[in-house]
Amino acid sequence: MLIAIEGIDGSGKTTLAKELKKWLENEKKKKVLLTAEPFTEEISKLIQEEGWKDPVTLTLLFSADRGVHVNWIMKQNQYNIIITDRYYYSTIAYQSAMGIDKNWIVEVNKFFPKPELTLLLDIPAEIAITRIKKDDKFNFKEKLSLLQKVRENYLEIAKNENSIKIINSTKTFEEVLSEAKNYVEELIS
Ligand SMILES: Nc1ncnc2c1ncn2[C@@H]1O[C@H](COP(=O)(O)OP(=O)(O)O)[C@@H](O)[C@H]1O
Ligand SMILES: Cc1cn([C@H]2C[C@H](O)[C@@H](COP(=O)(O)OP(=O)(O)O)O2)c(=O)[nH]c1=O
Repeated sequence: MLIAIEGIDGSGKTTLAKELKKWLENEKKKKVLLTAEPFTEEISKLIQEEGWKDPVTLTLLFSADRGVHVNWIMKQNQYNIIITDRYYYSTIAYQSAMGIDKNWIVEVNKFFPKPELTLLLDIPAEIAITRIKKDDKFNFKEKLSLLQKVRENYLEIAKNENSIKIINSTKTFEEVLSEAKNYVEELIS
């Protein structure tokens, strides 16, 4: 079972993913694999070096990285649940905010398995930015207007996709976690 966590930078994805894993292992006795995108060191390096200057290359690099990631996930047979911190909705939301045609991004990513559940942490970019650490390794400089557009794109995608559940991430982390647990509980019970 594949669960994706999505949202703009600083929305709380990494924190939530870790806590969900702990809860699923300790309370629900599940074997959980926690993973994240971008996945491969080699492609992350290319993204840092040149991809971010060019949204077409960036789309292809993130999607190629996903191909490697999915092939790796397919071999991890010992787990009941796989939680990924970012998945193809990131490419759709971010790279279309950079001007790339959404349908083309969907087409490039259509071979990858669809998550049974996607938790979308929704938060205004102004608030998320105050939570982001300074060590941004991707040179995006956390541009406010870009993240605002990315947030809108995520909400637009969620409108047409029932498996994406929106969680208001301006709430306390306890509230966010509790809502997330409810959605996961529905899925596994
Ligand atoms: N609901 C919340 N309220 C306040 N701060 C939060 C909340 N969720 C996460 N944080 C904090 O915000 C920062 C960014 O969270 P992180 O999980 O790294 O986000 P992301 O992985 O989406 O970039 C961290 O310092 C984290 O402790
Ligand atoms: C996976 C993915 C990430 N990104 C961006 C989002 C982030 O700004 C950056 C790095 O992702 P990540 O390390 O997950 O950043 P954060 O933890 O701050 O959310 O790459 C894309 O633009 N497209 C994608 O397909």
